[in-house]
Amino acid sequence: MTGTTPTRYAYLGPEGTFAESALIGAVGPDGGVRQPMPGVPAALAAVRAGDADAALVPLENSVEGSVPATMDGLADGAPLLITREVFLAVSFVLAGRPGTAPDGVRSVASHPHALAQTAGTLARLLPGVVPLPATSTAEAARQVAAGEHDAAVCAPIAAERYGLTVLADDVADHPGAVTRFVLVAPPGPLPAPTGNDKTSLVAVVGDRTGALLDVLTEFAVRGIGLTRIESRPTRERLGVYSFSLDCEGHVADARVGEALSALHRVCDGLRFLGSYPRADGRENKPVTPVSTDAAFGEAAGWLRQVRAGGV
Ligand SMILES: O=C(O)C(=O)C[C@]1(C(=O)O)C=C[C@@H](O)C=C1
Repeated sequence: MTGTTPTRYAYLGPEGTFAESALIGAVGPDGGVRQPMPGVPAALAAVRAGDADAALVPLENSVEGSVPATMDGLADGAPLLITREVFLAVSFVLAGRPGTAPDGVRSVASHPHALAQTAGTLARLLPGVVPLPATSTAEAARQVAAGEHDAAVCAPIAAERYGLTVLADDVADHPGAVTRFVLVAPPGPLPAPTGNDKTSLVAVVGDRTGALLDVLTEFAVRGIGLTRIESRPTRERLGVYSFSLDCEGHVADARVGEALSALHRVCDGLRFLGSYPRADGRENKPVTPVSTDAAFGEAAGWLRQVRAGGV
């Protein structure tokens, strides 16, 4: 965007979601215009339609795993690029309208991911309570404030934002959970390599023996580590899967570029989802001497020479 036009960021709303906290953490409280959306598909659609410049969406959680709406939303439809990853520690409170007695809580609403991360604690604190899915933790808090449910599992900031009282703090079954969000934008210039980057892909493998091994081999032989791999149904028919994966390195790195072009040959489909700085506080594994850009460059020079009749 140009100097005077603020960047429009779509995110999973309403105000008070973890997605909003992650966005504020990433771009600052005054970093552009925040556009709350009713769901991940709507946030991605806003970017595809040009109604937002970027969207911040949850991709995976350290306890509950991947967020299918984001995985599938990036794998299908017009291509989008991940330009950044953002990590946020998530902790949940149980919140109700002022005056609610904890033993009077019969229904608890939240985002399915949040309900899953607190299921054990809720069963212990509120035996027999009915968990109800909401489009986000903050939407659940808003619904409780509106009298639709008795309590919500949400961020402390959402309880405050919707005038709720905290009935129980830290209701997560596994303390220390972290959610990984990604900032996605329309196709355009890639973030410059930093030396500590990740690349995300979706690979559709054929229905043949060893197809996944072929994919993994292209990374292994070039000394590229994977940081995540999981399968999703392609939704064509039972038995056809795509693999969503993140690897170490930037597509501008010779070893990653070569691996991707090899995957383009061996996979039935390959979608590049972006190369962006690694932000989980960890360093990529050192590149082995035979997989550096210099080693690939030297080998390409040698091949040119051989093809020209040299030895
Ligand atoms: O509902 C929210 O507040 C969100 O930002 C979504 C979301 C998720 O999709 O996992 C993000 C973090 C928590 O793990 C729970 C919910």
